[in-house]
Amino acid sequence: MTTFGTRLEHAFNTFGQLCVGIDPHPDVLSDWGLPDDARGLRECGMRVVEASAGRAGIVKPQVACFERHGVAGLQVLAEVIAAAKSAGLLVIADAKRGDIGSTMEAYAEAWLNPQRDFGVDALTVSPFLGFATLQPAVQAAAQYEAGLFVLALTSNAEGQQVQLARDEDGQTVAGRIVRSVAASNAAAADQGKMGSIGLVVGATTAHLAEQNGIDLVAGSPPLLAPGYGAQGATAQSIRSGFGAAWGQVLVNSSRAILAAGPETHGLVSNIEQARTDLQ
Ligand SMILES: O=c1ccn([C@@H]2O[C@H](COP(=O)(O)O)[C@@H](O)[C@H]2O)c(=O)[nH]1
Repeated sequence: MTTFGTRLEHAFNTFGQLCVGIDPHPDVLSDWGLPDDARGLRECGMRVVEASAGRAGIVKPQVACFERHGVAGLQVLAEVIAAAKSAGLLVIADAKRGDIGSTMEAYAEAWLNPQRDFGVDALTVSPFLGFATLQPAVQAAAQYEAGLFVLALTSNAEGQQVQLARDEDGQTVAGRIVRSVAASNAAAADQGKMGSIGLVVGATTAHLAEQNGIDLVAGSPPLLAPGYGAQGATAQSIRSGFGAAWGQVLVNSSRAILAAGPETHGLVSNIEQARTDLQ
């Protein structure tokens, strides 16, 4: 095994900077002619995995879409994660977990230990209970050679009220999170490698980083950027929004790819188009 940062760099070099979102919303299932139940979830998830394998390096299941179906949905999530891993895809679970340290330890074990049902390559986490509460997850990421993506500057406009709030020193909340992540990646950055502790920075909001004096390059964190396609960001706006940090960016697209419908050729065509646009 190698660190998550190294595996991600390899995926970038092989397949480019696209992450295919697996978001089986009720509308998607209905458009695909599938039932809004565990069978529909499985069919949708497996088709996205099949279309992504060998064409994209990374997939991101949205955990909420599976959780919505209770135990049966979570069973399907475990199956989709296993299928994606077997197909050679890196899997990022978008669960946005965050809690006090002792509970965070349990979340980290559930999502980052590869022996567990939901063991994935990386997990999205929330630092809004204090960055230090994520320490057990940072430790688990090192132990299991997994990664984290820490919410910093999310793609939704409402996030800015919290994330761009300034403290008495004039520092933004997002800026403090970004600096804490850079410090967590110091060892990898010293070796010129991509870190395993990343950030979530919206494709729609990336331009706000530079405007607010937030340095996304320091520490070489991978930057998970949702917001491409369905939320309005374009390949051009993302490149210009991230500027010098573009090489670290993993662009997620969920609904825009799934809009192809259930046929493999349509999904493949949308994945390849997104890859080309992002080159
Ligand atoms: O800031 C964030 C963090 C996570 N997301 C998630 O990404 C996908 C986006 O889906 P699209 O259909 O491509 O808009 C979805 O799972 C969100 O929960 C985000 O959008 N913004």
